Amino acid sequence: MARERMEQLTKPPRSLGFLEEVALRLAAIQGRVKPELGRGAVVVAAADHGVVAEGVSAFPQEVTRQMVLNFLRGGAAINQFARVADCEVYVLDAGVIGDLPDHPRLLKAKVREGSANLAQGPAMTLEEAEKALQAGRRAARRALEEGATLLAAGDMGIGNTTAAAALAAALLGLPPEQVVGRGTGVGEEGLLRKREAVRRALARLRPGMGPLEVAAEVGGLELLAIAGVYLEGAAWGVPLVLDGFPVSTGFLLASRLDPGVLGYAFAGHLSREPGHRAVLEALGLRPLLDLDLALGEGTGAVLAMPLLRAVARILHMATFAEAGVSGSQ
Ligand SMILES: Cc1cc2ncn([C@H]3O[C@H](COP(=O)(O)O)[C@@H](O)[C@H]3O)c2cc1C
Ligand SMILES: O=C(O)c1cccnc1
Repeated sequence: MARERMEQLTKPPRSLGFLEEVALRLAAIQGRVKPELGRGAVVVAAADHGVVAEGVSAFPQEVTRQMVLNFLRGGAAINQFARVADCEVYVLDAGVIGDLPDHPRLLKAKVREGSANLAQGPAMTLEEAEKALQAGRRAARRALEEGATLLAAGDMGIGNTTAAAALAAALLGLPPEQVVGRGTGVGEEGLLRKREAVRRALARLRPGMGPLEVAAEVGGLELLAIAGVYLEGAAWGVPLVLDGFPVSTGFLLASRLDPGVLGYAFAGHLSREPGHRAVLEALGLRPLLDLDLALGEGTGAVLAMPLLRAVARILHMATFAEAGVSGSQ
């Protein structure tokens, strides 16, 4: 019915391009011809990474915890964008090193103080991976119970573009060169160290390992939590908005655990991180925005929320008959 209405709206056929497809998907997800999107929520999942010992980030490890404090005070990019996007920011501690204060929007679910170094051995146990996944599910449930109608995940974890590269390479069967990028801005040598760390992690994988086992091996407590956020969001039937490379890789993991999540997903943007394109292509998702962002935190996803709200309004336009406008000859 939404498709039929789309053909009768007061505009030349297909003049809203890709947005028409997005509008129809929103209608399908909500099961109504005229979709409605209200408030959004972003769950910024944070954790530390033992792989920083390999010299894979341009920034020191303590920035993870410091940025979590910044999120709670409202000083980060995600806070500023969320304000204009009518989006609530929740922060999930899935494995940050160090103590964090109590805060109404901080969900404390520290599985362990950072993952182990994925270049040297398993990043975490299967049990820890399961716990991080469940922490993400709980965080999403909280956001949805509090009224979110659009759900995104964000990431914070110094070293996580290395973990995401390892996970994306493992799940997609790609070589490190195709998924490793500069992250926070490492130089040529840092890039080589990242590739080597990923190569060593991939060398430990064995045929027949399931997606959760692979994720435990190559790591990222917040990547597991992000997968959990999206699994829960899909179970609630809300549109899911993806962010950049780490977040989309977490979603890729979710899609391997339950392919049903794919029907709810929208790619908020295309990141500058090279592996992001490979992940979105594998997911069959076209990004809404392409702005050369390479930040994470959920910023690209939250920027796409107002656009998605506008897209939902397309099906509220008048038809030619309703408006008394002449159709094509
Ligand atoms: C101040 C600051 C704020 C950030 N917000 C997100 N990230 C992003 O950068 C990190 C990943 O890059 P890499 O793998 O190179 O460490 C993650 O924490 C990610 O969320 C940040 C990074 C920094 C430095
Ligand atoms: O693609 C992203 O979201 C990204 C890129 C660089 C660093 N952190 C995140």
